Amino acid sequence: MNQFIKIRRDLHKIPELGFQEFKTQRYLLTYLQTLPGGRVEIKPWKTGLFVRVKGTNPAKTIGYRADIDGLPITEETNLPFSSEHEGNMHACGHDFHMSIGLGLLTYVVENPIEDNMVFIFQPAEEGPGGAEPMLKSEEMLEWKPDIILALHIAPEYPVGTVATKPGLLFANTSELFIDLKGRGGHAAYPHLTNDMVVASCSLVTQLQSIVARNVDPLDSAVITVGKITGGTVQNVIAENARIEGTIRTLSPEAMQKVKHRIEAIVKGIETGYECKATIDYGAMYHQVYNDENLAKEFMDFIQTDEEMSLVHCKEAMTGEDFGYMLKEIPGVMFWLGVDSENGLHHSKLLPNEEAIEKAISLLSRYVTYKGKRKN
Ligand SMILES: CC(=O)N[C@@H](CCC[C@H](N)C(=O)O)C(=O)O
Repeated sequence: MNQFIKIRRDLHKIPELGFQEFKTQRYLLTYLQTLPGGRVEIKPWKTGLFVRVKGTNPAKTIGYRADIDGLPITEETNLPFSSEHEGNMHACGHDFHMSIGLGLLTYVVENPIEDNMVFIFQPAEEGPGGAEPMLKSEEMLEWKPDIILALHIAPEYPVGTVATKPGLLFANTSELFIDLKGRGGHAAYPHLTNDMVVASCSLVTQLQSIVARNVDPLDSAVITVGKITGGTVQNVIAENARIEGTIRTLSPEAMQKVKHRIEAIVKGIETGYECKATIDYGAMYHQVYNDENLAKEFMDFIQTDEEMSLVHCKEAMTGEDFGYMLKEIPGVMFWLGVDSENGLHHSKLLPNEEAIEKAISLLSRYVTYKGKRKN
């Protein structure tokens, strides 16, 4: 079996949530220690890592970022290397992102390129966000790349394809948590209570009108409520309810508008249901905006490549805190086809592992080309 497929499987067994990636960090460090020293330097950062591989004649530094956290999803793939961490799963492909990163890193150690490379193994992409604090860290200031690359697996594209575009690729995001507090009581005496189960259901329904009626139809937005909790038992009227969700927009202006409307609707719920509501926007991610020139150059490179095909894709409502890095460092993010019937964040996600070798090989060719002096 290919060494990096084995690494992916090892990492797949140990998914850890944001800023708890202790075993993952240890695994990465153990692997890095097997590489010949001399040109490899490591700086741990919280549960992540910065790794620099010195070039032979560096004029710049090329960055590669891999996110390393898993999701709170119970795996249902029945794979022999399924998650050993009950309730957590690498259901967003970060095991692929890491193994491809280690493959590329190994390549540049064994086949030195002229420029330096910095590998960023970043915690907490799924939340609360590791990219922004990592970007502001001393380690990053010291080793800041001049350009940066990252990929995300794409279940909907076949193996051997890369999809990207210049400019806007992923949405602005904001988490959304709303707590409702009313007066609970006996199920048989609703007139003496303010039922937060009823209030939360009404709130979720009213939120749907924002995208339908307040966002410019030529712009785009998503409000998804992924979780509702409330009440204690079947015959008690609920005193508390909580909804948890996420907002996605293609423009910062639409994000402002959506939040403004959420606040107005929540005020209406407070009045209508005689309750108290608090809104918490949690983590917010800046949109992923590919550098126009670098993206065009990368796309041209793939078009002349014999092993990979290029798809010119549209923007997606996915979020990625890599957007913060791209705000400060010109770079490109792209989708890597992995051909899985079940999509990202699904408990039966089954990405095709052949994509790992293909991505390592593509990125190795690209950084060799990019890291060479042009005379
Ligand atoms: C690539 C991907 O799936 N990213 C996540 C990022 C989530 C950010 C945050 N926790 C939120 O839900 O807003 C995504 O769900 O798009």
